[in-house]
Amino acid sequence: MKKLSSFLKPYWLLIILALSLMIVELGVELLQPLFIAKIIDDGILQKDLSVVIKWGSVMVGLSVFSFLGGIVNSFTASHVSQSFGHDVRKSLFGKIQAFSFANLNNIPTSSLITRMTNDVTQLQNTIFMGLRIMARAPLIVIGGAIMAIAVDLKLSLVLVISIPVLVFFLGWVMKRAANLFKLVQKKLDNVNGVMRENLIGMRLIKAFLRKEHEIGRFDDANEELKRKTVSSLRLIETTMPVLMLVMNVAILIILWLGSEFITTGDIQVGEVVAIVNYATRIAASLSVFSWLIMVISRAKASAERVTEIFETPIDIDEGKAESKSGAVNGGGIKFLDVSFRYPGTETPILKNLTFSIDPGESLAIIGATGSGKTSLFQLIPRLYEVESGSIQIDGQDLKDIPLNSLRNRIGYVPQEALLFSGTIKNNVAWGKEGASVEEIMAAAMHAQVHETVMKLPKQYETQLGQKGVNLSGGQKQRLSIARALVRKPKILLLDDSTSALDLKTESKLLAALKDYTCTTLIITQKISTAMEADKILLLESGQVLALGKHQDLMQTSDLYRKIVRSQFGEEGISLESKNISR
Ligand SMILES: Nc1ncnc2c1ncn2[C@@H]1O[C@H](COP(=O)(O)OP(=O)(O)OP(=O)(O)O)[C@@H](O)[C@H]1O
Repeated sequence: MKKLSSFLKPYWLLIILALSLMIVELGVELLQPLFIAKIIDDGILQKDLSVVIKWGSVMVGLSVFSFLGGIVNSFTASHVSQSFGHDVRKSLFGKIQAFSFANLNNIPTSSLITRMTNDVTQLQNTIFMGLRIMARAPLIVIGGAIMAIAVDLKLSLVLVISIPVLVFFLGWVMKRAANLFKLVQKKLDNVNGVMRENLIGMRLIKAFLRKEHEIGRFDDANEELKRKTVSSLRLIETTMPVLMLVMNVAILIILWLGSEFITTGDIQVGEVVAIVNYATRIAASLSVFSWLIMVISRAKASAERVTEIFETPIDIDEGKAESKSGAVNGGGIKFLDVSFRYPGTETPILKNLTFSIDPGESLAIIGATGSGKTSLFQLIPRLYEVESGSIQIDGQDLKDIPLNSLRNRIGYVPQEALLFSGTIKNNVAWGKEGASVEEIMAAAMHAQVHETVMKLPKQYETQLGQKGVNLSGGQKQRLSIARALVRKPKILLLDDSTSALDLKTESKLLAALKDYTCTTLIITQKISTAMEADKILLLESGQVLALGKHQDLMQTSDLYRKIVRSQFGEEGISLESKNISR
């Protein structure tokens, strides 16, 4: 919460201005009953028109002043609340960008979206209301009670007793409602989650005719949201009748006691009218409380959810920024007894991996699905931390290299070719800040996508839809490779990134990669691709089963031979054997 309030600091002068203007409005409102009492007691009852005109004019003058103050207050409140929302969203976005995958695993994407949008909007609206009208209700209650006491203490005792009872009751309701609204926001996360999955998987849903099923899933989430919201609102709606009942009884008692005191001459008619007037204003303000409780409880729940993001510790430290030697030069990689498991899980994914790749060398990684190939890749740019052992690049432990300089030298092409909406040019240039047109084209040529792009009507200026929806799988893969190559990486990680390419294009691409003086790690299922690499690593259940050149593995590894046989058949094996014996 402290972090959230710090977002208001830059606007403290405007906040003071808005609150002062609100107090002016309030002061005018609280003075009105006194003027009315004066007009009744000294003007109407004494038949003195000049008193009526005098206090009437004062009332009108102050009302105009208060009206102008209200307008300026409104402008200021909008500016402060909108700026607050803007700053919080910006800061949240920055924090989420810094999240590690372990952090992201803990808070679902849909919840992050709800927190950045709906939760921040709730806070923004609460601040606007707070500066514009929210504080009015409690201040009218307190101010009204003080003014009533100033008019007559005996008659105001009714208010002095009933108000604290109601405040206690409201506090209890607010606490309960905040917890309920936290659940409501969670249900909203679920609705957003189903919605998001549906929009992403629309093609699949249509192809599998799962529309009805998905509508049902959405209905369930939507129904849950409605149910939780209604039960939260019900609690709040019960407050209004309780408040009104207590206050109306209080007003009746004031009227009854007031008439008694007038007959005994203890109080004047105007004073009773003033106290009743204050009591009615207090009752009206208390009725606003049920609405206020809803706004504040929701804001409290939202504030907790937003604060949770700000307070989430980033579990990958940014590396030793001061380390002078912390740069990637050659790109040689050493895995030394590396073990790894995903945070919060029991099963070890990688077990005691030890191998090395010299600068500029290429290593193909093959292995069954789920054997840990992608997990191994993710350790190199430190998307996850090793559990034990260490990874060295150019002889330095990864943790001694500042994260930025490490990632700057890595070109990572993930399994799923993810592109962004925008032009092809921008998508390739995304890999390197300020890449020139020549650099973009060179990268595209090496990635074997230049010719395809040149055939498009707008060539590099062609707009891609969301996630590159208007491209084929192979085109997307090659553009993602171009995006990695434009960085001129020292380490290139290709995670099954050539799976959608035909053999001819793939072999041209692999040949073109030789122009880049970088260490290349390539995950592949194809032996033909693996054979192009300097070394092949066969991974099995997170362990190195075999490592060496194709010919070595053909001799030493049964599993490797089996894979080759499954892809090339017996003929392929015998051809290989002849090649080796020659
Ligand atoms: N974020 C995650 N949290 C927990 N476990 C995970 C996570 N990602 C992957 N795993 C598990 O780690 C294991 C290895 O997954 P990984 O993606 O590294 O395999 P892979 O060899 O690349 O498989 P494939 O060839 O199918 O891509 C799998 O058993 C998988 O269930």
